Amino acid sequence: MSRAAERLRLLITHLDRPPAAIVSFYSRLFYEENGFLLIKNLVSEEDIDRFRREFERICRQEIKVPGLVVMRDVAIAKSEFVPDQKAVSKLQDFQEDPELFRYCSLPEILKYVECFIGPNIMAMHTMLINKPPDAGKKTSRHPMHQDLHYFPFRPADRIVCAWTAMEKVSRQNGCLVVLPGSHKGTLQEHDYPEWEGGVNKMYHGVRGYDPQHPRVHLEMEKGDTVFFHPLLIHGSGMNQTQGFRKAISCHYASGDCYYIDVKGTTQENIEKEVKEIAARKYAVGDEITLKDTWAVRGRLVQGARISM
Ligand SMILES: CCCCCCCCCC(=O)SCCNC(=O)CCNC(=O)[C@H](O)C(C)(C)COP(=O)(O)OP(=O)(O)OC[C@H]1O[C@@H](n2cnc3c(N)ncnc32)[C@H](O)[C@@H]1OP(=O)(O)O
Ligand SMILES: Nc1ncnc2c1ncn2[C@@H]1O[C@H](COP(=O)(O)OP(=O)(O)OP(=O)(O)O)[C@@H](O)[C@H]1O
Ligand SMILES: O=C(O)CCC(=O)C(=O)O
Ligand SMILES: [Fe+2]
Ligand SMILES: [Mg+2]
Repeated sequence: MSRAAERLRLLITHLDRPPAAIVSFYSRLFYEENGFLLIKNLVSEEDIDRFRREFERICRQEIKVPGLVVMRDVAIAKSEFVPDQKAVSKLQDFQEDPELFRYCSLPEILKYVECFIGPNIMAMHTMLINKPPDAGKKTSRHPMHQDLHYFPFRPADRIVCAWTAMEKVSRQNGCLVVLPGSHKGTLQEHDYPEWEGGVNKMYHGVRGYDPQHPRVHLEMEKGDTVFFHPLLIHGSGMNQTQGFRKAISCHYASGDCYYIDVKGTTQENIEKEVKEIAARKYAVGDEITLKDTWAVRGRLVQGARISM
């Protein structure tokens, strides 16, 4: 941290009731310098319990949600499906589930999102992550990556992720791991890591990741929320417990972001995979673009949808 930020932090910790403006200024400065900001106890227990119940209903196949992707861990991908949360490692694209999508419109979340990306807010990508107990092959890990690798829109500074712990997350059950300040770099090349036990579909990692790089483990309590920049290098460790570690997240982009063509960039490899899956799933041909796959998923949650 810079000296200015460190002195502000000391000031705040020494004041009995620090002025809100100073706390806000410090928080924003912390985000600029580190690429993330952790806010404790932001989402209520009641809301999280509702998201959990809805997740369980989806796993039991009591409801069907249009567009929802239900992912299984690669370690059990080829075994028989049982309608239980034990078979689900992640839900993606729950924008058509009103109960889960409430998360993306929570005023306490949007208040922060607006500070980072402005008043026009699109929810672009939604996930509920149910990190399973590791089956012994370390496939529960998420390799170190930058989320921007998946996004064909810009500018990066007008994108932010909100990630809320749905229960206590610790080093034991595979909390987020971040490389502070890495968001100041550029988008790096991503590939599948060469992991012996296998790796989940589309879990690309930054190429040539140096395990010696200083990292921070974000241990969090239920309801704590971290906001992070799409260039921040982050991942999550192995789940060494018997529980399913749950988190809910949304990636937001400003309504006036613009799409880019990823042809000739490091993102070509992910575009190819997304197109292959889209083609299989929706029986569409090569005419579908990466941009289309995002434009149909994006939902306006505040302000105006200008160019997204
Ligand atoms: C668009 C990406 C958005 C990401 C944006 C934000 C940053 C987020 C960073 C990430 O989270 S990156 C990871 C994101 N992951 C994905 O988006 C993967 C989405 N998952 C899927 O689309 C499906 O789960 C998948 C296509 C992989 C499988 O779904 P299916 O309903 O087709 O499953 P099915 O059981 O029929 O299995 C089909 C094949 O996939 C295989 N499979 C299933 N789950 C797998 C898995 N987890 N890993 C690897 N392979 C898997 C399965 O073994 C089988 O192989 P075979 O064809 O050889 O028989
Ligand atoms: N070769 C690699 N490429 C990309 N990411 C990696 C690689 N090796 C490890 N990681 C990631 O680094 C992060 C830390 O995981 P790892 O399991 O090594 O340690 P940990 O569980 O955080 O630490 P510990 O086990 O010591 O408590 C995870 O996000 C993991 O997926
Ligand atoms: O393990 C997690 O919850 C984080 C996963 C992640 O970084 C992602 O899906 O982009
Ligand atoms: Fe990520
Ligand atoms: Mg570990």
